[in-house]
Amino acid sequence: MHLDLFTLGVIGLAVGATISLSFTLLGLVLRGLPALRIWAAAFWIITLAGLAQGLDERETFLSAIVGNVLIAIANAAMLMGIAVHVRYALRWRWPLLLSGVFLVMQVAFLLAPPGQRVEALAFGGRSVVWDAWMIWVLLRRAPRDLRVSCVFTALVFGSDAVFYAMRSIVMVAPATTSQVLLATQLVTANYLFAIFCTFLVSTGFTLMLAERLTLDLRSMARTDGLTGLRNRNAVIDDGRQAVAACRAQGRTSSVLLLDLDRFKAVNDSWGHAAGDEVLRHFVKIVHAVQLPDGALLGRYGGEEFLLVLPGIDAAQAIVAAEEVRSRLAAAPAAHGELRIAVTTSIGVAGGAGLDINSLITAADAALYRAKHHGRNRVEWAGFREAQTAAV
Ligand SMILES: Nc1nc2c(ncn2[C@@H]2O[C@H](COP(=O)(O)OP(=O)(O)OP(=O)(O)O)[C@@H](O)[C@H]2O)c(=O)[nH]1
Repeated sequence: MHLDLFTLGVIGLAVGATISLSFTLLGLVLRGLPALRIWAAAFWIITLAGLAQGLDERETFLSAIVGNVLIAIANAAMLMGIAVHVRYALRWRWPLLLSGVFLVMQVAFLLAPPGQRVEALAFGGRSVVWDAWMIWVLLRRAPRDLRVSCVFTALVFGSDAVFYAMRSIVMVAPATTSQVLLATQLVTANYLFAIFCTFLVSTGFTLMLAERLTLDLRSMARTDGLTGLRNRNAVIDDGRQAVAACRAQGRTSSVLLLDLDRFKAVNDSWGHAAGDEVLRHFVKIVHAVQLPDGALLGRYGGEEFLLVLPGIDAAQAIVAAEEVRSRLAAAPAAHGELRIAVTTSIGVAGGAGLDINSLITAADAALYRAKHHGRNRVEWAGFREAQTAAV
């Protein structure tokens, strides 16, 4: 099949419209992903740009100005979509400023054509600048957890930059300017590469969305919605690993089970919203205490919290527990005008050679004693108690 420019233009238009439509439909299904909407808009704009340039092969106003302005806006939108996606605070004004610079250059070229070489260099340089900016955001500003998809997308923009840099070099070479056939082949290669690259960019963006969704879902599955702490499974899982690592080095670890006292009465007297506020207040109090490095706090149950202190012995853990207890007793929770006094009972267990389950069981027994002995107090599991829990 002979690939004339008209055929290539139609294929490019079909591919662009299909990708734009699929991103738009994806945006209708996957709500809450602003980058997806921005990318969908970018693909529509770039498809329109291809149409404008395809309709105007003689490079007059429609192709030179409208087409190039649309390409610049699409590049700016892709860049902003990437920044939004990786949560890098980039302001619209910078990409739009760069688009404005390219527009001025394009108008100048239309009014006073600078010759094929300068135009080729400017065209290639423009693509390389956008690509470099996107690669920088993808590789330097993306969180580690999004690395796979961001590296893939950066590689796609990297190949785009290499293609346009090489295209510019070939275009300015004296051999090219004198050979009509080679120049035509370059235009064909440009079309094919642009189609291929648009497809790969859309694949990269799709991977980025999939990686972001997976990451968010994983994080939600591990997080307690009310307090933002690790939930029960997450704190036990992370605690298990941290305690096992200390155990392997023969180091001791401790856990604290902290339970708010007479919390049901708070709900009954002031309502559930006040109870929620008290729970958040309690978390703030624990965070205000200078906890040892590696401390892991999680919500163990309704008004019960688990604090794992890897590498920390029982004596140090009791000091931390006492500080939490006394700070909370001295600082009532605020709920509107209300000041709600609240206390906590804490069970502490520590020891080398114990796994997380044994430590929690021993701390639970100590917590039971703290409740039984009047609440608002710290009790610890003796060595024998902790050893018994381990059996
Ligand atoms: N507001 C609010 N209340 C909760 C939440 N989760 C559990 N609760 C409440 O916490 C209360 C726990 O009550 P109990 O188990 O009787 O314990 P308590 O009243 O603190 O008594 P002691 O532990 O014996 O001092 C129940 O009323 C639960 O409804 C929550 O997320 N928000």
